[in-house]
Amino acid sequence: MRFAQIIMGPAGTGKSTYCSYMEKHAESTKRNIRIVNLDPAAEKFDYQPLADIRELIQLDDVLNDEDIQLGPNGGLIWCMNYFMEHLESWLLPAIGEDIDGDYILFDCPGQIELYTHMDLMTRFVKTLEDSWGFRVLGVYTIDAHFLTDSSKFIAGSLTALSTMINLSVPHMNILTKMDLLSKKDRKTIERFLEPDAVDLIHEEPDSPWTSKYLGLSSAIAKVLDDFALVKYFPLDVRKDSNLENLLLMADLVLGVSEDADVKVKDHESEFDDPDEN
Ligand SMILES: Nc1nc2c(ncn2[C@@H]2O[C@H](COP(=O)(O)OP(=O)(O)OP(=O)(O)O)[C@@H](O)[C@H]2O)c(=O)[nH]1
Repeated sequence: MRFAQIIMGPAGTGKSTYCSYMEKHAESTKRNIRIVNLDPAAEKFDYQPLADIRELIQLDDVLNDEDIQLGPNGGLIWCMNYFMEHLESWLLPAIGEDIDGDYILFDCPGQIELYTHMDLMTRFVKTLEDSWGFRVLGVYTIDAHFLTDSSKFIAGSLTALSTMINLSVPHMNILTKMDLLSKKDRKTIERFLEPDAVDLIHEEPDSPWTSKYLGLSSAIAKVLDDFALVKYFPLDVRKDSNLENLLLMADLVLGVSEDADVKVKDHESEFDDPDEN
């Protein structure tokens, strides 16, 4: 059995940073986790990839091709379709076949339409699972700064939910850039880590807008509650214990180690450090 995390999320939310810190953390605990870059427009990242899509296709080459004539978004979709056509001929030889216990993070582009409603990544995941013997976890990154009030929380959660439904694999939401929040903002954000979305809607301050759309907002919030998706794992990359807990949680979901659950600590206590500002 091989294991994979598909790292998705809007542009700049910290997908590559997550991959890079996870790889380093795994190395320090004598685990071997490798990264595959799947962003054909990536300019730089802080890891040595096991495979890099830019060796197969680069966004700039597509944009400069007079026969193709696409803009940046269309060009990226074109690249990802090209990638899908070369899974067997390019990706499989690059990552190797039948490597038992292998663990790979796939660092994806930030165009969320790839996950929220197109079927490209869904087909990729199916190939990993059905043809190449992987167990797959979807990891969706959201910048903590975008989760500071109920409206942003609902909007962010809906894209995470679409991604989870579209890919149909186990799913974790990671709240990135926690280290950049003040202690006060961290406290504020705690109520969004594992909330009841309907309750959050009712806590919104009264305004003509909130009263007019209360019914609609509550119905959307109920969808999130019904899918039980509304749980966020905070990531402060400075904390090894925090990286370890996320890795153990992923292990648990992927079934990497049967006793992983006994090592997972309460993630909220990770942010309870009185010495921090
Ligand atoms: N302080 C801090 N900065 C972060 C963190 N995660 C990402 N960044 C910074 O945010 C910027 C974007 O991070 P990336 O990891 O490149 O984000 P990405 O989601 O891979 O970006 P795209 O590939 O463009 O979609 C970089 O300048 C990172 O250094 C974090 O947890 N803490």
